[in-house]
Amino acid sequence: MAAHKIKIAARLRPRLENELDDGGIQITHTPSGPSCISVPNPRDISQVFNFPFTSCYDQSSVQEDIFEQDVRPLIDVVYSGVTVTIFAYGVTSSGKTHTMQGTKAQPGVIPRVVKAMFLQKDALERSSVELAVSYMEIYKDEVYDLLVNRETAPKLPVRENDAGQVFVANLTSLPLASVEEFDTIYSHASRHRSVGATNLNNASSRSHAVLTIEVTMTDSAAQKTLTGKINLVDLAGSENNKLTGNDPTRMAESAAINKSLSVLGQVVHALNQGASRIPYRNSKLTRILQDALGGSSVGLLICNLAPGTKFRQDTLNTLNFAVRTKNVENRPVINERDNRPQTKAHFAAIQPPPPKLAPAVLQSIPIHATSSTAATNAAAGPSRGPRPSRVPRISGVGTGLIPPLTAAARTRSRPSSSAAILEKSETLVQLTDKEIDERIARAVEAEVARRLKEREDKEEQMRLQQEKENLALKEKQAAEVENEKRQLRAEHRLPPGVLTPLLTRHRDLDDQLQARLAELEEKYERSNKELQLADVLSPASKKKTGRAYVALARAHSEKGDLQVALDLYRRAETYVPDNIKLRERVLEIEWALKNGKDFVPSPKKQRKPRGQKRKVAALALSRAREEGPSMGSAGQGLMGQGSVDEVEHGSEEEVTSGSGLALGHIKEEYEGDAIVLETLPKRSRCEVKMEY
Ligand SMILES: Nc1ncnc2c1ncn2[C@@H]1O[C@H](COP(=O)(O)OP(=O)(O)OP(=O)(O)O)[C@@H](O)[C@H]1O
Repeated sequence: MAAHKIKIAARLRPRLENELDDGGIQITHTPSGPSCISVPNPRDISQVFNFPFTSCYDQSSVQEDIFEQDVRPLIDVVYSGVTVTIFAYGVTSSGKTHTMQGTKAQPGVIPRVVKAMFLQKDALERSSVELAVSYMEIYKDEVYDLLVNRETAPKLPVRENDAGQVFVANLTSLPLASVEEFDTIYSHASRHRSVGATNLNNASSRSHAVLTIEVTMTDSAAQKTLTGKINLVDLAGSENNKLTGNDPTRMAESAAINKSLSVLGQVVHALNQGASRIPYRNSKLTRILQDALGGSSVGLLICNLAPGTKFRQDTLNTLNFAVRTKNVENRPVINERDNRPQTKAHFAAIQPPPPKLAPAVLQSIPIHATSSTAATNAAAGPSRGPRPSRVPRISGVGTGLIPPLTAAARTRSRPSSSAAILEKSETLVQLTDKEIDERIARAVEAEVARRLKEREDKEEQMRLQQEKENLALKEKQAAEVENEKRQLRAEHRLPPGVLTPLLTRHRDLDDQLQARLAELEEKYERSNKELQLADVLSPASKKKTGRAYVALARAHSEKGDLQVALDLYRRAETYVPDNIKLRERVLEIEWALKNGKDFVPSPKKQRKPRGQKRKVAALALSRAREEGPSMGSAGQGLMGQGSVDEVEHGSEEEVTSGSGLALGHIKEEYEGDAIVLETLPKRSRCEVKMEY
């Protein structure tokens, strides 16, 4: 929230007649920087205190200077709906009243402000602009209305509304139609102000006077009302009773003045310290000026200085107060009121509009627009926070000596739209209670519906926004992942051509593997087939079958047909898998085939004489028969020994035991040749010694 420090302007009045001025107070101006007031220490004139301020007016300055430089810019602020407070501070007879009120020849801030306010009003094209004035004094810590008969004027209470705004109850507020009208009112009211003669000032103010010009701007189209105010405060001067020579009455006044000014100093000090409690309530003056000191108004403090040597210490006190005050920050707000039909308070959904910050016009006025810190603002306490836009209208109740403006005069001052508002209110008066209730209910319903719709729209917007953000996030993440992948690929990419030999080799290996696999499959199928066949044969038949294959294989190998021989040897292996010699033969032929070498089979062993063999076999067989079923394996072994002849390739012959018994037939065709082997009718062990 934008904060504005109170602006300080220091004005040194000219030397008065019979006044001793040593010329010790000096004001220097620098073109680019701030002006500076130099004041010698009354106790040690060799010591000089310097006070830099942005606005310093020396003895030659005139009323117009201070108005044009420091006050006129604030008129725009008032018309933007902000409260402005200008107060003149200084020791008695330092020129506060002269500065604020002035004379007919040299009008001060107050008449110039009123004139400027009317000029501004005429320049505006708003539907309704109304000016009003109120004027009060704080005399011995009591508030009196200066627009009513002073003799019978009651003490007015200072109150605070729910929004924390301090106001003087029952204070008269008179509408102003023209500058002339104001002059009349003001001159009458000023006569009522408590003024008394002291040794230092023939017309010394014995009270603090607060004149307020309020401007109310109603925009009938927008149904809004802006209220700007300017408080023009002429403080009573601090007094040194030794110098003022006050009588008991003046002493009492002086005590009250000094006390209230002391509280003012305490408030400023507390604000500077960031105290949790600001002693606004310790005097009526500070309560009424609460809004100007750390509140929501824009402030200008005019420090009036007297050049006389007898005021030197008071001058220093005034300047020290100014230094402390210039650090006080206010938070101006726009006092705006919504004139649309208001909803009932119990509708929780309906919130009062937040206070608006002062407009850009505040930025343009030459006040200390410093960058206030949140910490400072927080420390300032809740009572100095922004105020709601509702501004209580100070009550106009009171019987003023000044007669109120005539109805005709008021009508003249109001534009036609104002009349339209009146007509509207009159129309409402003619409605029955039921009709009014219905209208209010409809308005409330419409308002609630509108706000609900607003909320829904807002939620929908937020949802869409969220979705959009989520989508964007996902896309971003996906893009990042893709990017990472791309980078990884780029990092691991091989130069072109590196893989070609590997792939070629791989293809060759693949071909070899395929061929080997086909071979193995074929072998497996064949072996499987052979094994199935072998399973049904008796061991003796297996041996015989094996021998038959061996014989065929041998025949082929002798012919040089190694592949066929190898195939036949393998088949023979199926029937006699444990035969090592057969295994060796297979390996030898495989090696020969693979390496393109010739295979020279080992010479066939000479067979024993046939008769002897048969004789042995017949002997063994007869012995087995004699032993019958009790014959052991040895007998069975004898029975089959030497009983299987090598089968000639392409022949079909009956395989018999040594005793001439038929052993059964197995017939298999091989490349057009057929071998027939017969199974034994009875299972018996038969050992066959095979030669290859
Ligand atoms: N700038 C000025 N030029 C000429 N005369 C001035 C100026 N300022 C003040 N004076 C005169 O000085 C005298 C005291 O001024 P004024 O009454 O304004 O003082 P004050 O601060 O209001 O005093 P008090 O606090 O007692 O009311 C008056 O006679 C006034 O005309």
